[in-house]
Amino acid sequence: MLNKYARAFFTRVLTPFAAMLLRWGVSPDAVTLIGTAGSVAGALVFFPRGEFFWGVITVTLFIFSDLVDGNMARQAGRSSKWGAFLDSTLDRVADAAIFGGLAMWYAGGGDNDLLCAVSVFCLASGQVVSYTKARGEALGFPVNVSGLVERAERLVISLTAAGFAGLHKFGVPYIEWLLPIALWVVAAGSLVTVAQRMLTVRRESAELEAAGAAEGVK
Ligand SMILES: CCCCCCCC/C=C\CCCCCCCC(=O)OC[C@H](COP(=O)(O)O[C@@H]1[C@H](O)[C@H](OP(=O)(O)O)[C@@H](O)[C@H](O)[C@H]1O)OC(=O)CCCCCCC/C=C\CCCCCCCC
Ligand SMILES: Nc1ccn([C@@H]2O[C@H](COP(=O)(O)O)[C@@H](O)[C@H]2O)c(=O)n1
Ligand SMILES: [Mg+2]
Ligand SMILES: [Mg+2]
Repeated sequence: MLNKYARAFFTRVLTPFAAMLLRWGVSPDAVTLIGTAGSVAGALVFFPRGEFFWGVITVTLFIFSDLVDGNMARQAGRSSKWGAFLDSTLDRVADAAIFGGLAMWYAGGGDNDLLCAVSVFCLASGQVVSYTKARGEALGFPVNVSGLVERAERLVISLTAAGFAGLHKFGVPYIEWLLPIALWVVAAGSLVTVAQRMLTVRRESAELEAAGAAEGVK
């Protein structure tokens, strides 16, 4: 949903910035790489120590590069399959660092085995959500579904909650509970999304086979 509705807004806002980077001679690939490196560093330096506020500020600053790199490639007329591959592959790396960093906190100072497991589940199920689409498309299916919780939703829900939960360290009471709630929501939503995408590929596969069988009868 966010990908559909928020993308147009962010494209308008970020286009002048993307144009400026192109004028400075920065390449879309460099933005993809630096954005991922910054997101990974922000997540793995701050989250395992329970520094959620500064972690979210850092990750958010860098993760917006994911909306800038494609914008730059399109403005420059340099969209490429390599760029699409690099962008999607490094998305998985950044996501792993974000939910891995949260899992490390709950395995350590946060001392909560259940929430550690929920964070790991968010990490794994998010990767599976993306894999279902990539594998389905590689097999030639349209995979005509986005599902309940795409990457943008997973990140906005988790990072917003983590950012506010981080205010607990500045003395705001009870707010730390936002993060566990968000993790449960993302975990459940990702599970639903995996099911939605798998059922779509199953239906598309059956439709293709039925169409093939009908073709054979003629
Ligand atoms: C006082 C503070 C209040 C804060 C309120 C926060 C409100 C939220 C603020 C910002 C909203 C940001 C919305 C961003 C919406 C982005 C929409 C979008 O286009 O997302 C997609 C895009 C790139 O997509 P791609 O096509 O490149 O990626 C594909 C995707 O990965 C697919 O994955 P799948 O869905 O299948 O799992 C892959 O299949 C495919 O391969 C791949 O190509 O961008 C992103 O995904 C990046 C999203 C950026 C999200 C930014 C998160 C920041 C959110 C909140 C920070 C809030 C900070 C709050 C601090 C509070 C402190 C008190
Ligand atoms: N280094 C890059 C990154 C992206 N692209 C192209 O942009 C598309 C993704 O657009 P986003 O707005 O979601 O970032 C991607 O499919 C590529 O076509 C690129 O060429 N090089
Ligand atoms: Mg991108
Ligand atoms: Mg991306």
